[in-house]
Amino acid sequence: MNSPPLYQDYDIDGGPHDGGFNDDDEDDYDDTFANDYGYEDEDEFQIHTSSDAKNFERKSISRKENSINFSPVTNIASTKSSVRNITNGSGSTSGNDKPRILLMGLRRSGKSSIQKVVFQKMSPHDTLFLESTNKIVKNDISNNSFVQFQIWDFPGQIDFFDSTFESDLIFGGCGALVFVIDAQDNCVEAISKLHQTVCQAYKVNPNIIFEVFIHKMDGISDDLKIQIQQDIQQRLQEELADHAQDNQIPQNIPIRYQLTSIYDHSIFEAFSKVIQKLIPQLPTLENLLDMLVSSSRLDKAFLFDVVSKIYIATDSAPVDNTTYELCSDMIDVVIDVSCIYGMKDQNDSFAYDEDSSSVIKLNNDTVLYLREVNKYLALVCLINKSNFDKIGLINYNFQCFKQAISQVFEVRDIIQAQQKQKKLLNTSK
Ligand SMILES: Nc1nc2c(ncn2[C@@H]2O[C@H](COP(=O)(O)OP(=O)(O)OP(=O)(O)O)[C@@H](O)[C@H]2O)c(=O)[nH]1
Repeated sequence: MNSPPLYQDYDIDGGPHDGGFNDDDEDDYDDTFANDYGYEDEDEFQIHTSSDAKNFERKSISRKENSINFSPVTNIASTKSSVRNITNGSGSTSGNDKPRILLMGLRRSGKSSIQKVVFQKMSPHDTLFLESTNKIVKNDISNNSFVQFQIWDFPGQIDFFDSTFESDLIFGGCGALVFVIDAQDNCVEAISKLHQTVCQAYKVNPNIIFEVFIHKMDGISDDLKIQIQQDIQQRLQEELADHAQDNQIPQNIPIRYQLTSIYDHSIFEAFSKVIQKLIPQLPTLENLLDMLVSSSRLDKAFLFDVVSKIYIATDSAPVDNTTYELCSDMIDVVIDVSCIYGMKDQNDSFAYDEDSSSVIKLNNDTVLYLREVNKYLALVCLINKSNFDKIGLINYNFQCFKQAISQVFEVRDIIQAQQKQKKLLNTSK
């Protein structure tokens, strides 16, 4: 396998850096590097398929043989130990117990549509024909090693006081509860149900992450959107405050509100934020992205799950919707073009592989750059055109980043295997 060079092996020319190459250090080699990779003459839009990437890797290895001295982007040993700490401390989210996300809300609020559009790639328009859900529908989402969870889609009308409703079982092992409110409908009933749901769930499991999707926001003006959100937020806070003592729950349960619609990117962004809270390795991933961004002079970097287009981590700079949409759309473009031109043979089921990469130059001096991280994940970055000239630097740092991500996976696999063994031992006793 043509793996990137292990960066611990390299000495640092001229003393240690704070992670990866910095601009000042790489002037000399940069031009050579860029020439080597043949990037300086790229067209406005490039999709690199198998042969291009093979060239890239071959050259990368030959650079190693020429013993160029690189600085490490990150310290693998510290990554490993921090992941171990995080994973050990994460309770139910590690091991084989997949975190559970509950989708609740009134009838026709849009729960099944959200689930089908985000995770089953249903076209938003086809949701018009969805039938009402009349029992709990459980879906296993196993897109990649980080994003593994279950979604339970509940029927609209649940009666918490029904003897068949097993609160302990349902809320007990739940990671996040997403309550969907139809913003185009009268929200009073929905708020009352939300209040009831929060109280019931909190009593069973105070660790649940509560998320409210104020949904069907398409076609609503920006001013009205803010007004609707404030209204819902205020009413729920009032209800919680009024009944906190009776229900024996705190008034200030943290609840996040997100405005969503299946007709734009908002639903993917909202779900990304829910999933991120359930990924124990998130701080490590964010650190790695921060290091990559600062050492390669990127404007923004997202680590996307390619299948769902959920971003599982991003660097610490704030996310703005346009950037997220651009990066998310780029995945579609790459997959679509790869499906047409990038399949190695007819038996290939998925056009995305280790050779997938793409450069799209926009007319505002910004470059979108996509690289495959592993078979499920893609790094999509936004870079100023002037900094993209240093493509050699970016590519080298990317290889280090990729290596670090695979180390994170390794640690997780080891821990999972250990937990499995422990469970087996316990059951055989
Ligand atoms: N305008 C708009 N309509 C939506 C959106 N999301 C869902 N819908 C529509 O809302 C209707 C109800 O959607 P469902 O997903 O079946 O709702 P549900 O909450 O699962 O309904 P139950 O199964 O009865 O609980 C469908 O006609 C969808 O097309 C949205 O973001 N905007």
